[in-house]
Amino acid sequence: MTATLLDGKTTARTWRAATKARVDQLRQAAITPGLAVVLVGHDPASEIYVRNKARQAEQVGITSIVERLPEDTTQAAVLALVDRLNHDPHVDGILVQLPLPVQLDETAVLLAVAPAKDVDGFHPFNLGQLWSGHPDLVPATAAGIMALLEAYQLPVAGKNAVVLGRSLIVGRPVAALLLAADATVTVAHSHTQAVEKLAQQADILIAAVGQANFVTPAFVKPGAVVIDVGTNRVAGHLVGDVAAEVASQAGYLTPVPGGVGPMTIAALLSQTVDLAERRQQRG
Ligand SMILES: NC(=O)C1=CN([C@@H]2O[C@H](COP(=O)(O)OP(=O)(O)OC[C@H]3O[C@@H](n4cnc5c(N)ncnc54)[C@H](OP(=O)(O)O)[C@@H]3O)[C@@H](O)[C@H]2O)C=CC1
Ligand SMILES: Nc1nc(=O)c2c([nH]1)NC[C@@H]1CN(c3ccc(C(=O)N[C@@H](CCC(=O)O)C(=O)O)cc3)C=[N+]21
Repeated sequence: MTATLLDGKTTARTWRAATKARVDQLRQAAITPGLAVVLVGHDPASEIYVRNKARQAEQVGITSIVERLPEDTTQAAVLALVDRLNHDPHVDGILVQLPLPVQLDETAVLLAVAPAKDVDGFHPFNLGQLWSGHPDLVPATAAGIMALLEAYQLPVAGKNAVVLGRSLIVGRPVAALLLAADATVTVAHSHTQAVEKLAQQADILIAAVGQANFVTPAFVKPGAVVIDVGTNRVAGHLVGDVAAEVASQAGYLTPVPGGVGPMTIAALLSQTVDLAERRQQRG
């Protein structure tokens, strides 16, 4: 048996087409959705993301601006930029690429983004909404994963979900959305004991650790849904966190590339348009 691949590339393309139709509607009302991306320094995963995002935003008709700041930027300079974007009427969504360089206070920067423009859902207000069971603006990777499960009509309610990783970007928000969808959720991290045995309980296993080949067949219950979020560069190639041999054991598996990555971008673009539609409704 070999796993059915969950084709994020094709699913994201369909989603982007729906988003483009909404943008076309907005443009008839003279509104162009605007996305501002703040990139400080040169994190390689962020570079891939920013490049793909800018191209795809353009394809659906969203104006995207990338604000690049040097690695040694001060906290005050980042806050000044965020403040300007908060007040720019053409900017619907603001996304600060993570991780930020060490001299910057990530929590303070994310707190400075206006909650109503927080398209990546990292402001404590939006995180509170998410964890209280009322998700509104949610981190794009988590939203993309849920949309992929839905596109393949994979049931979540009542399933055991194990999330490997507890970062703000992936692990925590995907755990919250799975919980909101009535899965029984366990979150593992670097202090977790016997992580293999825990992962074997999963009907849905989310790998967001950031280590190539972390998930071996010993982690996977036969037939499980395995979502590989990892984006690791190994000898110039992009690989996930899931070892190739898992394909013969899982029921469903996301490829890397072509799985979660494109869905993340499609989710971000869709949420940007959500915000532009709110701008239209405010008049
Ligand atoms: N495709 C996409 O759209 C996206 C892909 N990514 C990729 O996903 C991966 C994860 O990203 P991100 O969440 O930002 O990474 P982080 O490095 O922020 O988080 C990694 C998490 O893995 C946990 N971890 C480390 N070792 C173990 C272990 N032995 N068992 C269980 N958990 C462990 C860490 O635990 P602890 O908290 O204790 O340190 C941490 O919570 C990266 O490869 C990244 O590039 C990220 C965002 C989007
Ligand atoms: N505030 C913030 N939000 C994020 O969501 C965020 C971030 N910071 N920092 C960096 C990580 C990384 N990330 C990726 C998104 C898409 C691809 C992606 O498009 N991947 C393609 C790769 C295609 C190629 O090879 O170029 C794929 O998997 O098919 C990759 C990585 C989002 N992140």
